[in-house]
Amino acid sequence: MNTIGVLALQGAVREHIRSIEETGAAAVEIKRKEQLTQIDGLILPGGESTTMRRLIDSYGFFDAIQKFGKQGKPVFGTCAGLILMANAIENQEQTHLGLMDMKVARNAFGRQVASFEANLDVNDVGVAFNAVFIRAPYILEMGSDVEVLAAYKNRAVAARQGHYLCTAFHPELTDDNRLIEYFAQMVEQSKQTLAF
Ligand SMILES: NC(=O)CC[C@H](N)C(=O)O
Repeated sequence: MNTIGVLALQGAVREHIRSIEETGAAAVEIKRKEQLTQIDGLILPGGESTTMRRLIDSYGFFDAIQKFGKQGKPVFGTCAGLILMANAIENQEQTHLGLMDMKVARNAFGRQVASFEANLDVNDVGVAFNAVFIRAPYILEMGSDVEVLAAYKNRAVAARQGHYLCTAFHPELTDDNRLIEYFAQMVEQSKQTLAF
C-alpha cells in the first residue's frame, strides 16, 4: 500500500488526511522531518505560506523536503502549498522550496473576491470540478516543463511538472476525490519507477 503524508505544521491538514484515506492509501500527518523516509508522496496543504515557511525552517524541514522531491518522490501543493513550491513569487524577494519552475502571485484574485467557488475542468483529471478558492494565488509565468492543467478567467490555477502537482484551489474541501486520486496514481507510478 502507498503511504501519503501531509505536512502538518499549519493549515488544512485533516481534510487532506480524510481524502487520502478515501483513495485507499495510508495517510500520515508529518510533524518531524524523519517521517519523510516513511512516505511515498507528500502534500503541502493550504494555510498561510509565510507562517508555514517559518515552521518549515524551525523544524528543519527545508532541506529534507527538497531532498524528498529530488529523489523523484511526488509532491502536491494546494493553495499556500502551491506558493511554497514555486521558484518565484511576485513582489516578494523570499521564495520557498522552489520545486516548480513557475512564478506565482499571492492573494491574486483581490479582496472583494477573497473566497469563491468555480466550476473547472482539469486536463488529464476530469471535468466539472467544484473548485474552492480561498485567498488564492495563481500562476503568472511558468517554464516549458510546466503543464497547465486548469485555468480560471485565463489564469493558470493547476499545473504539473513531472512528479510535482499544484492547485490554487482546495480539492480537499469537497468530497470530489478525483484530484487526490490522480496524485495517488502519480505516487504509484513513481514508486514503480523508483524501484528499478
Ligand atoms: N488558502 C490558502 O492557502 C491561502 C494562501 C495564502 N493567501 C498565502 O499567501 O499563503
